[in-house]
Amino acid sequence: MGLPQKATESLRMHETMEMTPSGLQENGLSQVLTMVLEELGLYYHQDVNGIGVLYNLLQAPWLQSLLKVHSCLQQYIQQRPQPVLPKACILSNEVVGVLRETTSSADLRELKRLLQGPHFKALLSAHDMVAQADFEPVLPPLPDNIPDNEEAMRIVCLVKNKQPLGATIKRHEITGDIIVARVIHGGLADRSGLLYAGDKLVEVNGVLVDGLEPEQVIQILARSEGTIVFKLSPVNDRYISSHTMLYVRAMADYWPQQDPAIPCADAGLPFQRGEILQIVDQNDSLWWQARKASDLGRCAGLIPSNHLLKRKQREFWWSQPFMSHSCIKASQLSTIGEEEDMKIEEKFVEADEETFESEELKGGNVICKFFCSVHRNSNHLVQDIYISMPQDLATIWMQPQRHNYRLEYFGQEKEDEFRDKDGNIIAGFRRSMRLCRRKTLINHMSCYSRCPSNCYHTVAAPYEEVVRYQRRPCDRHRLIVLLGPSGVGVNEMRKQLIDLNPSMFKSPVPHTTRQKKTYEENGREYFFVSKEAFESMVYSHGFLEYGEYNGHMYGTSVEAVKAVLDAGMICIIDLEPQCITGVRTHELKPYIIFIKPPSRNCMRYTRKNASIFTDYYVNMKFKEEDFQEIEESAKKMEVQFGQFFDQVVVNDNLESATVQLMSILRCAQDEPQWIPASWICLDS
Ligand SMILES: Nc1ncnc2c1ncn2[C@@H]1O[C@H](COP(=O)(O)OP(=O)(O)OP(=O)(O)O)[C@@H](O)[C@H]1O
Repeated sequence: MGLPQKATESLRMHETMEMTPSGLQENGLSQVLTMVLEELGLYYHQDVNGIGVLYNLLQAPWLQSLLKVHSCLQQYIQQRPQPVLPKACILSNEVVGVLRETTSSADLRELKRLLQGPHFKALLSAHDMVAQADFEPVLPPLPDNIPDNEEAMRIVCLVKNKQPLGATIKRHEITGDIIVARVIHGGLADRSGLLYAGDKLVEVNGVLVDGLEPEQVIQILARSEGTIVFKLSPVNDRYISSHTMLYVRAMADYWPQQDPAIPCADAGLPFQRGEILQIVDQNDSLWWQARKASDLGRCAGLIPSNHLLKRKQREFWWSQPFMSHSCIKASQLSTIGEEEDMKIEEKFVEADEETFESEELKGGNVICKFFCSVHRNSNHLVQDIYISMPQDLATIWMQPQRHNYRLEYFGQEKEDEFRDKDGNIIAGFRRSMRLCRRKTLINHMSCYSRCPSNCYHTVAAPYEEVVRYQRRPCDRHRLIVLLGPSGVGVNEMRKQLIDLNPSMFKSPVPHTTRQKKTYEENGREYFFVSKEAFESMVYSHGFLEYGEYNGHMYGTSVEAVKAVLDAGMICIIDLEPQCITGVRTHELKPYIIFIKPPSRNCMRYTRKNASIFTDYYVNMKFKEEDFQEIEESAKKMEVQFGQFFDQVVVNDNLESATVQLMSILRCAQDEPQWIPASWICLDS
């Protein structure tokens, strides 16, 4: 006889049960089902007809249990818990009062403690709110004498918490009504969705505002505690903001508390140059609403619109004492006066005999001693001595100048060479090139002509639109630009990086018009080009930076930078800050790092054995004036160019600063960064 239909199904059921997670079998229902299956299993071996099986099945106590469980569950599902009392809190207080009077037993004491516990009280209070369906705030009753047009009124009740209301009011220029001037994005009023710019205030907390000054209304608001009730005449044409999110980099500082023109200083958002702002509202042509990208959780604040901030920049009124008109300066780089600020003083151009004798010269030692002895023996009668040495040594040329002596090195470069671990010469660290950068008044034509359409605007515009950019592995690396005041250690840090990983980091080979020396190779120390070829590169905007030193031209070409990038390496250059705008192009996508000096004490300590690189001396110890100059120069750079800095590294301890720089470089190349939106537009 074949297996009965039921038995087959029960077998199938059994398989299903076994495959259920063990956790299921722990609850009561699973146990009952297990019993069902066991029972059915008995019939499997019996020769019975279907009716017998069904009879036994329905009689079985386990099925009864199952049905009971089912009906209990059904009852539970239909039953919604109801509050037992409407006012449990009052009852609880009464019970506590009674308990106080009774002689206390341990049980009564415990009951009293439970009823007085804050959590229990909160639970009872929540219970009562549910019992009384007390979910809505109680609004004041509507006045009896409602005029005909009163349906246009809206009563708004806001619960005041520690946050500001997030709305400003003003007097309407024509009607004289007090109206909601603006609702701050993300603030309390905005989140309520009940107040709109343009709504006319009729009453605040029952006080008629007609005839009051806006300041008096503010005082009423400030005094009120708990809830604030506004009676408003709603604006007819409510402006629906599209809330287009726009991110910008602030190119200037802004301090609302110092701005007499801001409609509400407390609602202003202070920001500093370089900070990324999210513009959330541009409806007002003068005052936008923005948040800082670093703090998007906060409600927005007022900032001057692009147009207004430009006007303010022109007016200068809000500048900080130290930063006087710094923002305007940044936009007028081509004026000689501004360049004066950033020019490095040439303190040692002229020096007297004592100075020469006291300086310790390394590398040029022999030559200098020789020079000094000539100088002394000649008893100051020497008019003009020219000492020519073999080309790979040094040459000194001396000339009396107003009782002082001028010293120039022509052949010092060999000692300044920087070699990698394998002894290969690394370009970009040569003395002439560095002195040229320092001495030459940078020709800003190079900067502006490299990006004629947008450079000036980028500098002059108070906000620069930015987007998040993530470099793809197949893209070129971003150009790394280090800048800082002379002597802070820009070259030292650049060297450290290349030393750490010469196959990854490289500086471009500069161009020069000077004669190649016997030990030099074209394309290794420099690209040696004719004056005409150099000038032609200048006119075709081929240089990121160029200048003149000792009658020769030196420059860092765009092509040399691209050659490093095209080789898949990370190109590191150090640049005079005046040239930043020229380097900020979509093809180079530079990441700009400012190397900042540490505190004066830290500089004294860390630079104890270091030597400064000056125009006329090699290996000269840092003096107090040098530290002061580094500090002052750094401050000026931050003020004038801080908006372009992607990162700032304080060069205190060389090792830790280099490690920090390394990790910044990794982030710059591999993690999303804010870059000018125009760089992406041009890419696509
Ligand atoms: N963190 C540091 N601790 C100690 N010495 C340092 C540190 N950073 C730099 N130096 C030393 O300070 C001196 C000046 O550094 P460096 O030549 O790199 O200056 P720079 O910023 O490139 O300026 P310049 O281009 O005018 O030479 C060097 O002798 C360098 O070794």
